[in-house]
Amino acid sequence: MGKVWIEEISDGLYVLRVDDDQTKYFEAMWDIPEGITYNAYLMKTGDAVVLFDAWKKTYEKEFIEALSSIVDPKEITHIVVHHMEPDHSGALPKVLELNGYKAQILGTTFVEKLIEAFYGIKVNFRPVKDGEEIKIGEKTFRFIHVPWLHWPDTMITYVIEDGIFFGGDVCGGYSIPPALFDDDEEVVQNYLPHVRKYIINVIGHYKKYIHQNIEKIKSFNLDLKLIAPAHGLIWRKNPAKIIEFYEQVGRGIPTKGKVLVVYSSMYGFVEKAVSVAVDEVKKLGYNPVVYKFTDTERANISDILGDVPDSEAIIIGTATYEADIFPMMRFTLDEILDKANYEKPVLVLTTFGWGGIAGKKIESLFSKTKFNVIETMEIKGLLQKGLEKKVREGVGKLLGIK
Ligand SMILES: Cc1cc2nc3c(=O)[nH]c(=O)nc-3n(C[C@H](O)[C@H](O)[C@H](O)COP(=O)(O)O)c2cc1C
Repeated sequence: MGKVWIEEISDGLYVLRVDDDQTKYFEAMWDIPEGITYNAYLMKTGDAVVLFDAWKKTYEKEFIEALSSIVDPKEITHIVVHHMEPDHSGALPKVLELNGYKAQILGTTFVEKLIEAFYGIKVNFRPVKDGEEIKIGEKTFRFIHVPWLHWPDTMITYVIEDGIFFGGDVCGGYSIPPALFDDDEEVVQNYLPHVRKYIINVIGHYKKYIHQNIEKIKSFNLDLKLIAPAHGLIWRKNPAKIIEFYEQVGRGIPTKGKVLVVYSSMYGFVEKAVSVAVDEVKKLGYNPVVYKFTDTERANISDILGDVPDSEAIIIGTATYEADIFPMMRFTLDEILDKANYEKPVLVLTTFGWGGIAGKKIESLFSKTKFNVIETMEIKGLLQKGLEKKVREGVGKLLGIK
């Protein structure tokens, strides 16, 4: 089991973080060899003891131990539930049992229904309105609803006196950072790609709400001193950075020169065409990031999705397979188009044996999205020498170079 962190991060405010290095597929879907953390927080203020979220049920025992090292669960007066996904709420029923169900639960109206649906318990529930301010202990808590970041239930909490922003999933990311805070620039730089991957994997389907909700949060002109999300790093050195990063990913701001290349190749025919394209990408001074599905390698689709938002352009390569797109690529494209749908140029290279279908199918899929297919090539079998020039020209067009 991964490490448990318990630390008083400011007067009366504690973080309880567990490093989950056991989950292989987050939400039973996303490959996360980098792991993930679950962060809960506890605040003692005046007569109140406020718990913000919990951990996944897998770590229920460890959560109760960590919590009990700071406070007797009976003494918890309030529990703020930002989001009911079980990676944060799984340990809540046990906390409530030990608490005697006395604590007041604060959340959006969805939360009460979801607690009953998921855990079969009735709680002392206090719904909070969007923008509502409630005095608890010596602090004023403002609750801001941010629906679809990541579920309809989702909200954040802002502590007015301290400038603390408890984000739940908002401002979170995958991986197990070697520190609690964003103090070290190297730690931050290593962490941010995992945030991008997390955003697209987990909330990409609701991408339009990222911009909408960030604008909403900004409209409150919050004086942010600390951003405390439910996954990953806590931001105290530069809290604005993670908000800005979320915005950039939502808008698909490119990293200069990055070209994403994703292809499948059963016997090397697609690979031949793609290798010419990659060579041209390099010649033109761009940096290809290549993922492949072959008989010796299977790309991690979760990683591919994470590399879409900041790519300048995308090259897709695949064969026609049983009158369709090669299955692994079909699934990958479905996920890209659903979760990482951006205005980006695309070059499609397909090969076939007796009747090219994949190219037309890909064009039809992309036609319903924001992506802009610059050119589709259907190549019969192996790319012949004479066609190399056409592939190179296609790359030139893709990158806007004549
Ligand atoms: C299992 C399988 C199914 C195929 N289905 C089709 C097909 O429906 N239509 C077609 O024109 N070619 C089909 N082909 C031929 C491939 O599309 C063609 O050989 C292509 O160049 C393979 O590229 P790759 O080896 O790089 O994946 C199929 C090949 C395989 C192995």
